[in-house]
Amino acid sequence: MSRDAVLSISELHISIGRPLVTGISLDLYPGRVTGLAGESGSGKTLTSMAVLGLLPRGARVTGSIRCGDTELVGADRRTLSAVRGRRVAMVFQDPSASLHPQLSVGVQLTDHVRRHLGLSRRAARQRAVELLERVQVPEPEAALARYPHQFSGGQRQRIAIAIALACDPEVLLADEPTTALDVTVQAGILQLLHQLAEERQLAVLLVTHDLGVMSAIADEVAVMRAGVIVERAPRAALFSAPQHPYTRQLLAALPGSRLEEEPDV
Ligand SMILES: Nc1ncnc2c1ncn2[C@@H]1O[C@H](COP(=O)(O)OP(=O)(O)OP(=O)(O)O)[C@@H](O)[C@H]1O
Repeated sequence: MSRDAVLSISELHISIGRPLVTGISLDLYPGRVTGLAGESGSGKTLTSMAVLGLLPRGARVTGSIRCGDTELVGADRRTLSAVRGRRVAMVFQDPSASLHPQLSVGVQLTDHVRRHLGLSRRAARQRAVELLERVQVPEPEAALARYPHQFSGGQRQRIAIAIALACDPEVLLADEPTTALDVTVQAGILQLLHQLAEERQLAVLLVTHDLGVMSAIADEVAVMRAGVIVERAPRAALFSAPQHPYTRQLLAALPGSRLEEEPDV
């Protein structure tokens, strides 16, 4: 495990009938956003699901995923559930997937905190208000009594982020966190993730097919294709001097890209 990495993926192989992820290594660091980019089907989601031990039945996994001293590949259910939600949290593309439609926001936020941290009802409620304030949900006290459908998509994603942060995780896996949102609200959510990484020294893995999203906040970007990481570089280097033809192709597909005109990408 590299020094200072809070989560270290090493030589990860995943197969479900056939090899789907082949030999991925990736380290996540406190306070940094690491991007995992690549087109649909390249294995990004399987990689993040492997971290949480949430791969489909029948998946074969080898290699190592270490969170501190804890090995997650092959870990038993008890070990995984102690890590999941507590040390490693996740936000998904569709916030509705992480929010229960029939429970108030307050119940969802306080349940989580009470279960994992053993806080009293009152302390949990106080923490829930602070979290909603931090993710900039307006009128947090009143928001606790409301239900997910009473919020806009962007606000729902903010609430899902608040729930993810409730137990002060070390790692946040964000899988296409803005893909389902209007362009106008995407930037605000990305900005929030970036600020949270910095101020909480959170290690963020940002999974997205959209290099435009990546360019907004990732400190380092790994580009994945057909189960393999083909290139990794600090954000500025990747965007200004992409080395791999596939990275150049992805960049060329961005709207307004100067690479669009280049003939051989
Ligand atoms: N349960 C499964 N059984 C068999 N193959 C699967 C399963 N889940 C995913 N795959 C395959 O694994 C490959 C990688 O999928 P994955 O979801 O990780 O890609 P991705 O890069 O995250 O793409 P997307 O952005 O579309 O989710 C794809 O070829 C997909 O068809």
